[in-house]
Amino acid sequence: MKQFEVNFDGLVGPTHNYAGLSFGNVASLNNANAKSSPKQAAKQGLAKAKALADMGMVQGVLAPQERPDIAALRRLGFTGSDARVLESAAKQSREIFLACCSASSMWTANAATVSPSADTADGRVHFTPANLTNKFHRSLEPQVTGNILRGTFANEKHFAHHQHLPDNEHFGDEGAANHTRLCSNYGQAGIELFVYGRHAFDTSKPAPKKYPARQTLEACQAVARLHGLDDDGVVYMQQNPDVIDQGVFHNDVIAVGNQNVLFFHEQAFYQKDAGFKELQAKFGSEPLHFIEVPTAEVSVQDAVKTYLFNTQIITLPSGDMTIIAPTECQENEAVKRYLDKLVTLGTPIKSVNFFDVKQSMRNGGGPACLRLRVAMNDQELAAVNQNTLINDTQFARLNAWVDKHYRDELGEDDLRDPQLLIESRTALDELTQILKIGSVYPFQQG
Ligand SMILES: NCCC[C@H](NC(=O)CCC(=O)O)C(=O)O
Repeated sequence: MKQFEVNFDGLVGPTHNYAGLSFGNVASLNNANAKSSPKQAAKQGLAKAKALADMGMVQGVLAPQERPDIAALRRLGFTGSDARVLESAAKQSREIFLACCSASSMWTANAATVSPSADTADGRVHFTPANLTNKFHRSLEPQVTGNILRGTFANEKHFAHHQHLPDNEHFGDEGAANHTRLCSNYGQAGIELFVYGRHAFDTSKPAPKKYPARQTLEACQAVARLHGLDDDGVVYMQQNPDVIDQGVFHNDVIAVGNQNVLFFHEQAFYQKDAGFKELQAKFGSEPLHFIEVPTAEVSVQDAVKTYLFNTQIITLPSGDMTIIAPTECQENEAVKRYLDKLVTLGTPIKSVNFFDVKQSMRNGGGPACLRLRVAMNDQELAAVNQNTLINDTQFARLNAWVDKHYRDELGEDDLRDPQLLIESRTALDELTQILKIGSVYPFQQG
């Protein structure tokens, strides 16, 4: 049986914008109110997905959410026609309005936690959408995310879909951004590393002081239970609270893994020695590559600024690993120096590829945020909705779809324009036909 790691990148939606919504996410706060370019953002995303497909990787896409979220605004008491809902929300409560316009579903690393069939008790691939409770704008995502995942992985024999965890800070769950799977081979049972920011029930345990810890240990444990993971295949580690306070709002801003490699910053984890010992013991006799980047070579600030660790490490068909990094890493002297050295260290990582994903970086998301990893065997891959996979035809269709529907530039005032809502819904309706994922959006459900 063949095995793959398939990366599902989030398509950027037609109302891509910067609202400065994520307290604790430095880039998001710094770029509030800047004008965005939905067309360029969507094309940057598609170009990255296509480049990975051209490297021989299996690459898919996940549909974006409908924004502005009229249904959420109605739930909050705004009434009348859609145009009236937009107008009164924008006028009466700018913050609520902007949150309901957020582009944040493009970061599919936060869409869900995924456990491949080799790790689960019933031999199916398990998905739990992240509840994203810590940020109001993100908490609007899980329901539609679940619909999109069901439309993309539409086969009960191979895929199990769970409801997101209870919407409460005790079970704050940010999905795959805090979850790393280590394995010798994608198709063999691996070790699932869950990283949390705080304990929900035991407040005597360390926690960040300035910025929020979005993920709890209790949420990680619930997901592991739902997915039927064996205790011998799971490790929980705490994120260093001090780096959360320096802007590391998800673990994937400071660590990334692939197969037998864990690449991380010296300050990433709390009590790392014990955690790594457990990882190695559960992994077995084959040694893991723990690639630690010292603070003396790359500061936490530089890591956050350049997203050195929000890179993708992928295994190419040749068996070598390469890093997919944002161009910001090339432009920072210390980070560039480190990457030049890294490929000579004799680890499985042999090369670095740089991509321009600035439209995502400005909201605090690098290449790794843009993708949800799903390890599958060939039978499972055949059961995936094939229209969601990128090949030359689908790439061309999606690019043409963006050209037809997306605006070149978007500012805050445009978001309340009822014409933009009509344009976006027309675009998304057409997208569900291109991807054949069914009626996933509230506006399609009448
Ligand atoms: N994995 C990357 C997630 C980035 C995301 N940014 C945002 O939601 C910012 C949106 C804005 O500011 O408009 C977040 O912080 O959860």
